[in-house]
Amino acid sequence: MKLIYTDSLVVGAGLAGLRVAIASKERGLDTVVLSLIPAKRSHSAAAQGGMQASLGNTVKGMGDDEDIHFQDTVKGSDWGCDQEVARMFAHCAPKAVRELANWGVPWTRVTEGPRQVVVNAEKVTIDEAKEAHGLINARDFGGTKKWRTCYTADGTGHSLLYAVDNKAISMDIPVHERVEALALIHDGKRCHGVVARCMITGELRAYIGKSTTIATGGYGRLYEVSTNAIICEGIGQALALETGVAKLGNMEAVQFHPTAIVPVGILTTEGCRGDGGLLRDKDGHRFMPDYEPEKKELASRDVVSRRMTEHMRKGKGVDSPYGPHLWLDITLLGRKHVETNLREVKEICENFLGIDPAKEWIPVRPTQHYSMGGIRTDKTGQNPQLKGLFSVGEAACWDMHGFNRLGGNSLAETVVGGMIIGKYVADFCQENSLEIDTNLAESFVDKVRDEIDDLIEGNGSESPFALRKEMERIMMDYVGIFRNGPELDKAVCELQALLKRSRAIGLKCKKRHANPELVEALRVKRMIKVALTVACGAAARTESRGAHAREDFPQRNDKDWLNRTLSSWPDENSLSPELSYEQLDVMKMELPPGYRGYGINNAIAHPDTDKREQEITRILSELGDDADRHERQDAVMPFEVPEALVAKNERLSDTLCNESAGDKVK
Ligand SMILES: Cc1cc2nc3c(=O)[nH]c(=O)nc-3n(C[C@H](O)[C@H](O)[C@H](O)COP(=O)(O)OP(=O)(O)OC[C@H]3O[C@@H](n4cnc5c(N)ncnc54)[C@H](O)[C@@H]3O)c2cc1C
Repeated sequence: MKLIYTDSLVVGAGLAGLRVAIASKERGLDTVVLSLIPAKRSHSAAAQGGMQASLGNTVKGMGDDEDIHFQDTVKGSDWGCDQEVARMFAHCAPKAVRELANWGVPWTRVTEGPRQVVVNAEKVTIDEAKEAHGLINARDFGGTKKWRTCYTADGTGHSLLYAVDNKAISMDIPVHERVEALALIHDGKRCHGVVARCMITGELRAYIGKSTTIATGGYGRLYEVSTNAIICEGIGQALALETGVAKLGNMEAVQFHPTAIVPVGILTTEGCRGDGGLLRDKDGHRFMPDYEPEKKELASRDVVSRRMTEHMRKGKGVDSPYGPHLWLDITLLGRKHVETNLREVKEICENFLGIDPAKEWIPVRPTQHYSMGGIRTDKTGQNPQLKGLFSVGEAACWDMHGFNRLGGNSLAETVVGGMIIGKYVADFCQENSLEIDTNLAESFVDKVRDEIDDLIEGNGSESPFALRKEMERIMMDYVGIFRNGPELDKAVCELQALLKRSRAIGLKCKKRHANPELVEALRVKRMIKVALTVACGAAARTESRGAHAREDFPQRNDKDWLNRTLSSWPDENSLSPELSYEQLDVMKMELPPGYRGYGINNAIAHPDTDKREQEITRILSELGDDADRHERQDAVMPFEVPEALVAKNERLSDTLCNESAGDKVK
């Protein structure tokens, strides 16, 4: 057995994993990163539109601060998030953007003077302040009160990942590529590392770390059509689930993005609508203002995706051989804008649709896009059940997104979460020693070896590829944008039948080294379990919250469901996860549940909401009028971040705000 020891073991070389690795290495810790692919090809590179941080440099962002970013994030989450985590995040996001600039990210910058933009289908001129010239710019995104999404044209993920990976390379952080983690090594209380398989040679290795951080991204590829890269298969979540101890959080919270191209499902960024693009139906009618008069195309994603689906169900979709779709119109932005700020969208349209989006409308439909659920962690990123197990980025349920994440808050979560959690991981490694019984590691390696032997030498006959196709169809048909009891029950039954069949997979290709069929077999067995956590969580949650929309329970029900779903896998023979719930405490919230400002206003109130609102009023009045916004915030809901990140953010808008940003819009 090959044993590799390190201090900080990180599984995943996307933005989140690399940022944690950098934080570990900065403390002088021995650090190893595992990845299925070369780091720069991680899914983070696909992110287009940008990351949110309340810098307030552009005139349309003046007056922005952490308070507004926090409120937008909580409303976006439909009050499902951990508000302290949302606070930690909003506080640190400006620091992360500036750090990235320092590492070489070529953020799009403000140019002083007048410029024409499209707002609500009209061309308006905004006048950027002289003092803002050269500072980091921001664009509008859904569900936000200010223009807050910092960007590098529409290739933000690409520039971020290149800068962060280059930083990791400069620090000599080793990334073991084409290595797949297949099991966590643990003793029921403490995580010691992973069993991983080299996808080239087939060698099994035990990686032992003081800390093990899972940063393997989301589980979008459980669905037939997804904007996600093909490696976003939920294996990280399965690693935790299969321990039988570590729990996953809110797995039923799956986001559908409004504007993926039809039929292939490649994303066109929310930046298209943020920059002024419109949604039109088969008659060319701009329908979103009919449903959402306030935010229109820029309501949060869950709301826009549902409104689009409703509209298509009314027969307003455009017929196509691939089913109905709607149109995304960015022609009004003008060719120069499309070719500079949305150039990736332009190339996607040219290469995959054969159209010129500066002249023609883009066929779009809501498509699976983001996993709000993931490995449950506490505020420091550590799993509460397995000491030493951390998770970060899309793989985790930290939980700043609740039941719907805002556009631009995910790239931000990778680097902000990575920065914060990275420090806690480093603390953990410095405070704990490496202690493991090698027999334990060996027993986990043997278990994976037995599983592979069984697949190769056993007499099973099921095809992993066929099982996967069926799983993807079930998720697509029954666990989609709109959900209902009978269909969810059907999904659970059919997935359970698939899980049984997955125990009898037989391989045609018997090779133990590079063997795609073996890789698929090892993954699909795990993916079906993860799919069951999504379907079972959705079937049990008899309310609608954020992206989880039940046709048979259309109201958000704060009275009975203001909680987080936890899933664990009881034992190897189980056919379903065990569900339990973690209550969200209204009496500790800074922003008690209310109306989001978009979507349907029909929630069943929590009995503590009024009480908490009165308490907040009392706390603030006792504090008096002299208290600044930081003191007021601290009095209502204190939160902690690592010492190095405590400092208050400074903004140009703090000094310019008195000049009235609004006066600058002509
Ligand atoms: C098309 C698209 C556009 C987007 N645009 C935006 C945007 O503009 N703004 C925004 O905020 N968000 C955006 N997002 C979301 C955002 O890009 C992702 O949520 C984020 O990049 C995820 O980063 P991550 O580091 O958590 O995981 P990833 O970047 O997915 O990295 C996962 C890593 O884990 C490794 N891995 C996986 N499984 C294993 C295993 N078993 N063993 C070893 N290694 C493993 C992979 O090799 C990879 O290195 C977009 C998403 C999509 C799909």
